[in-house]
Amino acid sequence: MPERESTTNREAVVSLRGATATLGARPVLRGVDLTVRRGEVVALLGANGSGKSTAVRSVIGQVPLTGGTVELFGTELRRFRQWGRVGYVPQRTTAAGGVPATIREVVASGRLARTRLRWPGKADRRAVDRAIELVGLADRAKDSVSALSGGQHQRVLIARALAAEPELLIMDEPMAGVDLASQEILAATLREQVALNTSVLLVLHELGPLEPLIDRAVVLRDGCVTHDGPPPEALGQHALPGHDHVHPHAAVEPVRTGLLT
Ligand SMILES: Nc1ncnc2c1ncn2[C@@H]1O[C@H](COP(=O)(O)OP(=O)(O)OP(=O)(O)O)[C@@H](O)[C@H]1O
Repeated sequence: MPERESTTNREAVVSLRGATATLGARPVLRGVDLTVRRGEVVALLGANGSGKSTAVRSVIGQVPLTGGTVELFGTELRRFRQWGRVGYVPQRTTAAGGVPATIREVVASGRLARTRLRWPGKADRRAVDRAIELVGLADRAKDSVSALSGGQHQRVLIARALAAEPELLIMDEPMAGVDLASQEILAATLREQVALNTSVLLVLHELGPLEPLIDRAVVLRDGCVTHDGPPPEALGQHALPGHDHVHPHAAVEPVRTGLLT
């Protein structure tokens, strides 16, 4: 794969600075800096409870910060209104939600941030069709979402986020509980978005099949950033808390990456 142009000089689409947040009585973010630049794919890694979901939820305003700042596309979060530029796929939800709806209806709801109060036009319908096609559900568009597997649900939620043709895609554990076939489709979908220069922030437990797409990894531990840089190769399939990495060429002691422990 040809190397993509360096993103280091591009403008930040997500900028979290010195973010602190408390859930209940517990400090969950303790001074987090997190930047995603235009066209960059950033993986947010870390053990269970390290604050990954809280960090991305604070980026979209679902968790209020007690300190620090968030900017989206260079605009302070509380002044930011252009939500059509942001696609968000939350962690472990279903697309059904007890409401009888077809795949197309759920995906089309993701377009609303773009259409606002006007009647959807041709371009809107095309964007919805394309999103459904991208996740491999074109032949099932009229099926009810209640009949789908976990992996298919996840694909619908991703299509819903893509229907707005977002410039920034934020996904919280997109591969969790997803069957292998759906994982491959999701990886291909993401590859396509990356080729379109979409910026991506992914919460991941392990890099897995998405590893080749990732430009940078930010690792959280107890609400603090312990690593911000290239995803070390060793983390590939093994980005699990407490994993000891033995470098294949190291003759002596196993190398403890210390990134996730
Ligand atoms: N609503 C809440 N009230 C109180 N504590 C919470 C709440 N939501 C999360 N927490 C706690 O905040 C900490 C960070 O949670 P968060 O979901 O951000 O971590 P995470 O790194 O995404 O973990 P996981 O990989 O398990 O999803 C955890 O200890 C969690 O138990």
